[in-house]
Amino acid sequence: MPKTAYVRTKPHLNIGTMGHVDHGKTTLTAAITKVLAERGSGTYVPFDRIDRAPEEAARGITINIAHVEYETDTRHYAHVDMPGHADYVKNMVTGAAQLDGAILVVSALDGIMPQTAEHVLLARQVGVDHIVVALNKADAGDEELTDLVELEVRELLTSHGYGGDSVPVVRVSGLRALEGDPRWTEAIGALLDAVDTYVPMPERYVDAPFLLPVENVLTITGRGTVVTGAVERGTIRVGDRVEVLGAAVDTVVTGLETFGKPMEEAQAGDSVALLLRGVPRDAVRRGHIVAAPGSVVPSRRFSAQVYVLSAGEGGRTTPVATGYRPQFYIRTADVVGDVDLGAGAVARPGDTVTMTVELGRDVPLEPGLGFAIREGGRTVGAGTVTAVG
Ligand SMILES: Nc1nc2c(ncn2[C@@H]2O[C@H](COP(=O)(O)OP(=O)(O)OP(=O)(O)O)[C@@H](O)[C@H]2O)c(=O)[nH]1
Ligand SMILES: [Mg+2]
Repeated sequence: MPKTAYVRTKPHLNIGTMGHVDHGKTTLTAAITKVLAERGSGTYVPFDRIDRAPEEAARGITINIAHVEYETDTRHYAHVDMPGHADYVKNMVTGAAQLDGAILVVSALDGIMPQTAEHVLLARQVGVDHIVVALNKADAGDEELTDLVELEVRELLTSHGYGGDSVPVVRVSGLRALEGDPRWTEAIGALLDAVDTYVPMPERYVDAPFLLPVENVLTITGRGTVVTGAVERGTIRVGDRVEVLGAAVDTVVTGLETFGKPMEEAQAGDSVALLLRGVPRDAVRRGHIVAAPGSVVPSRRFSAQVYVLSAGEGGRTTPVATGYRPQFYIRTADVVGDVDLGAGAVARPGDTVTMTVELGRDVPLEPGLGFAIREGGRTVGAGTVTAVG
């Protein structure tokens, strides 16, 4: 049966749920799709279809990022549901790198927890400029305690430059909305209105050369290798030539889809799957970049301004010096790098410093690009590229 083509009728934005483990991100995501499906603008995606890897179902937590799509009256959204568990923060960084805005989910019962704060910091670093807060589990929370949690969240956002006083904070219950309780389905509507009005339509660089950071690679039997991700800039059509940086592959795009619907042209901001001609499955992986041929020259060396997280933020307890070799999370890539702070210089937890970095492999870099630094499974720094080479 031929699939219905994607028709671009509304502006498209990428949003997502982030926050501490078990605060209700996946439940809220399911509830949003259910409320909108009842309004006739989307398909209900139940909880167990969002948390769908067997390991995720068994553990009841989100490991990978999951994508769903829906529409409000004014916009089309791709929504990534990100994992909250500390072990999967690297997957959260990948998801956040493509967001135009985020829904920070905070349980009204628990308040700010370690990954609430870590996700806010990472979101800031990877360039998410707008956050809307969902104070979830408001069905079970005491009103006065919830007021305190709200104050605490606004302060956290302010401390990371989000203007916590003006950020919309909406009290919701994903669980009760899923059950169809009218009070809480209305609250989901209020949350979506807040997202529609508070997260502005970002500028899309559709005229720039095409670039897509690879988020996932899959094989479609009989058709070939497919890469997925959000288009960072430019446009792409079926038949266009591309190169895969990291894999040193030149190829042609033979198919283009968004959420299972074929499209003729994808543009900056779209969440897409590209079918690549004659590319073996294991030649491409997350972190590679699909780009217009010759449009980017990857490099290894860059200078950056870096904030070293304090111990209280989950960072290191001891300073770092030249020779330090952590992992750098840049777009969807995860690359080791050697840090040079200059002779004798050290960076203490809580310091902002300039450094040069020599990565273990070439990556497309440009001034202004944000990244996270991690070591032994925790985030220890966050920075911005200031110069390349
Ligand atoms: N009372 C109440 N419980 C909720 C609500 N939302 C979620 N829960 C419960 O909280 C637990 C965690 O919900 P999830 O949606 O899996 O949380 P999550 O944030 O996606 O978790 P990770 O993806 O693993 O980080 C489940 O037992 C839910 O039923 C709510 O609004 N009210
Ligand atoms: Mg989840």
